[in-house]
Amino acid sequence: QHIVPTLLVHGGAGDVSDDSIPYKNAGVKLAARIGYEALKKTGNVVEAVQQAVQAMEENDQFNAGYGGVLTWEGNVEMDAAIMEGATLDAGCVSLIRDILHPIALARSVMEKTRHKYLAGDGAMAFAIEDGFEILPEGSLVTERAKKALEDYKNSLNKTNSACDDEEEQPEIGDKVFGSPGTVGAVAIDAYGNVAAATSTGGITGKMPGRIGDSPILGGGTYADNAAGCISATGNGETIMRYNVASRILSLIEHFGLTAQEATAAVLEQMTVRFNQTAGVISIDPNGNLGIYFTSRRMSWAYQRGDELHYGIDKGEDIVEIIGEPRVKF
Ligand SMILES: NC(=O)C[C@H](N)C(=O)O
Repeated sequence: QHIVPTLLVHGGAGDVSDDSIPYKNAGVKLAARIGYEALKKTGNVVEAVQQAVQAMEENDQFNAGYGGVLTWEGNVEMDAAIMEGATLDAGCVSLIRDILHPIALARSVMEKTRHKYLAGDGAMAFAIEDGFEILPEGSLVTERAKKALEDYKNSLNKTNSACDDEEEQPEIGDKVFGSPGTVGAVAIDAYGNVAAATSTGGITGKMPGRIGDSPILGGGTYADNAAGCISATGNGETIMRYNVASRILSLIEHFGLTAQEATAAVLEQMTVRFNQTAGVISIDPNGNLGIYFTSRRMSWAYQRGDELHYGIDKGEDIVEIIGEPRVKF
């Protein structure tokens, strides 16, 4: 089967407010275009997913890099992972502070260390050694993120409950958790090489030191040329325990499901089992795309040739033609 190179991104699953829809749509469309251009220019799926994610890390509309949500103490503490499907090579980072592009640091871990996962002080020391710019403390904190933390704390005071009972926790992205916006990208080239990348600030009001699913291989991120590539978003505590990425890829690899069928099946099962929603983007080895979410909304976009598709509500698929309009004879 002929595979058409594709770059697909998401900008977070959850209860995106109506007024932020235009900004989310603009952000994911730009990221898909930047990633696709990188794929065309370099032919490298890893570079493509990194570039796409970086475009969203520097956009304050998303919960990654600048604009990441805050810990209980008011800091941005980030996780990211990148994975290459041809070699199963990967780089993961956690507890990253004051760096605009944690996904670039994850790539450096993959390519420049003999390890696959660095966290905390050691990861920050490696970042400095590798020449990353360490921003002045608090540079990534936005007013919106501060307000989300304040709302979260107020809502806990009101209900006088720290929501220890998992069943009681509201869907991630509900008002108390701030705006959704973990970001991710997956890509495939004409030869079936795939890659995945995910970057996040986690969840509003998290304990310092908390790590979500995004940097967990087989949880929120995975890529294998034999099975496909995945980036997930939603409640990390749930996604990591359900091994969402590896379950989806095993349905594709061993049971012959398409990316969409496998993604939908696993997310529906997860949502029933845990009463928590999530969203996933995926590509199977034949180049079929999976875009599915059990949350109310998830912003996504992909470019394939000159077609740019995007959406945020269920069933939505808007298409724009990129570049010169095609002339019909
Ligand atoms: N909004 C998200 O997708 C959060 C992310 N999955 C985490 O739990 O860290």
